[in-house]
Amino acid sequence: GLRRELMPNHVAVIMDGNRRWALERGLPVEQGHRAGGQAMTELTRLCSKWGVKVLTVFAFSTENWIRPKEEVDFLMMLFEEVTKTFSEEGARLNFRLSVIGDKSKLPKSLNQILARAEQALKANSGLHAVIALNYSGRYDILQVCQKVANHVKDGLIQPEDITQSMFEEQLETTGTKYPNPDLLIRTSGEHRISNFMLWQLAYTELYFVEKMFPDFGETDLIEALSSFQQRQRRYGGYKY
Ligand SMILES: CC(C)CCOP(=O)(O)OP(=O)(O)O
Ligand SMILES: [Mg+2]
Repeated sequence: GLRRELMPNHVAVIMDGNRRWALERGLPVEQGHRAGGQAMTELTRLCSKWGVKVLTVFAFSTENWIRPKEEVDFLMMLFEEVTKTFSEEGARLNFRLSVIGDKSKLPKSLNQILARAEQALKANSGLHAVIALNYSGRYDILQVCQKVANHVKDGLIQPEDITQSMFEEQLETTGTKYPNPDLLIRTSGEHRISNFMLWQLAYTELYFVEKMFPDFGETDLIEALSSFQQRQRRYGGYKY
């Protein structure tokens, strides 16, 4: 059984397979994304129940813009709907919310809803949900490089002041108490990182499942958590 003291503090999820889930059932793609949205809302409840502190979900990558316009527009509308539900749920279950990614390309209405939800939940101390929207690991690392280069140019710091911890503090995940995921789950049988949090995933345990994301439920989460608890993380060293 699961041991509370071995729970991962930070779980990251690449929620993949919504479209295939719909196609397998002869449903429109939008139904797959809607089912994925429901699975995500349920996943935040489950992570809170099992004592996970931070849950980061990859909801839209910089590469997803190449999809048909109607699918992208639907997803943007769905993100507004899911954020509103999450915000009500979060008020009840003491959740926090952070959004990471390049928000400048998101619709204004979505940004307003996201900012309102982040603000409403800011003081909460329960599960911290992080939604990655128009995010990519390379974008995150590059935006830190630009900030740091400007600080050097302005004479505020010297190159030797650029340390791992100083760099890490300027990544978009810095707002969370546990910026580096302990466990990454990817659904739908793909074994790729897909330009998710590249710096933060350096020592993360990777866990892949065949199931499409809409079907990922409590038993699947428990299996992922128990797999994590059976692994021995050596961080380059060894115990025996
Ligand atoms: C936007 C993202 C969360 C959607 C994940 O599912 P997907 O549309 O990539 O599904 P497929 O991998 O089956 O195409
Ligand atoms: Mg996919």
